[in-house]
Amino acid sequence: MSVHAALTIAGSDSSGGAGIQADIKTMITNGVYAMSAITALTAQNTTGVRSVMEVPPEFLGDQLDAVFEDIYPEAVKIGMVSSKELIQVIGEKLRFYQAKNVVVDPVMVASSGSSLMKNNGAEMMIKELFPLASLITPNIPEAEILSGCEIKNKQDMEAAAEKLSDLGAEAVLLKGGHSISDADDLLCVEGQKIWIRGRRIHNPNTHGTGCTLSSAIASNLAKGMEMEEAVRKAKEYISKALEAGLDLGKGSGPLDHAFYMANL
Ligand SMILES: Nc1ncnc2c1ncn2[C@@H]1O[C@H](COP(=O)(O)OP(=O)(O)O)[C@@H](O)[C@H]1O
Ligand SMILES: Cc1ncc(COP(=O)(O)O)c(N)n1
Repeated sequence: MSVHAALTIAGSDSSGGAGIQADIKTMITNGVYAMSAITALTAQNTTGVRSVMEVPPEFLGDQLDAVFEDIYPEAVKIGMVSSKELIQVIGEKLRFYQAKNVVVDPVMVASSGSSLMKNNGAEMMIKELFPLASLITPNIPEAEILSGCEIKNKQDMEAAAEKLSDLGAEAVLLKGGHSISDADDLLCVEGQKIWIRGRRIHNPNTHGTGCTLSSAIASNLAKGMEMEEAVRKAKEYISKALEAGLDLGKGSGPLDHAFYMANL
């Protein structure tokens, strides 16, 4: 039986809704073998982040060596990376191992409002990681910081995505979850702008939506899909996980990754 393997490089979320935990759940339910390199431990739940403990950069490097030397991942998802030093190690290792299908989710601030990236992290991410990326997946606030454009409507999303396309990644997915209308995402790939439509689902429990979407895309790339199909299938996955309506915790709760089992 052929098995496709994917790696997530991200932070741990003790409440299991975002970060490494969301990524592994998503990869398993999307049919790939999941591996992880942890950048930081966070003590967080659905109401917010209490504290963050970064791993030393050398230890992140060791985790990456251990994975790449043994089970070569067919796709890599990068999530929370809070410091310049950690970003630098990831850049070095991914270049050394010639990692492919790299999906960078430029996580900056948790949906609860806490910062997950230190000063100048964004600049370092652009310099070190975007040129290695097959896809970057900023949400609207992240796209505003990275492009310097204010985003108020779809036209602004198109203008910002164009600027982001010049930052070195092969493709850009500007996510529309933070827009006030529908939840349409904009994919820029091979010079084309493709709207990936999504009805807004009235579910306040959106903790980990970005982590889940980027991991589902990485899983689909690991299985050999082209970028547009990988993104469309991942969008279907996130929509179903939101529609399932799981309601856990006192704040913005996690998604249901077991929705598909309801019909077994
Ligand atoms: N209420 C919602 N209804 C439908 N889709 C949503 C909703 N909120 C987010 N999404 C989708 O979830 C994915 C993650 O988007 P977003 O919330 O913008 O990212 P992040 O979690 O990084 O802030 C996108 O595909 C977005 O369109
Ligand atoms: C460890 C970790 N990584 C990423 C996020 C962002 O997820 P969200 O934007 O849904 O809060 C998070 N809260 N925690």
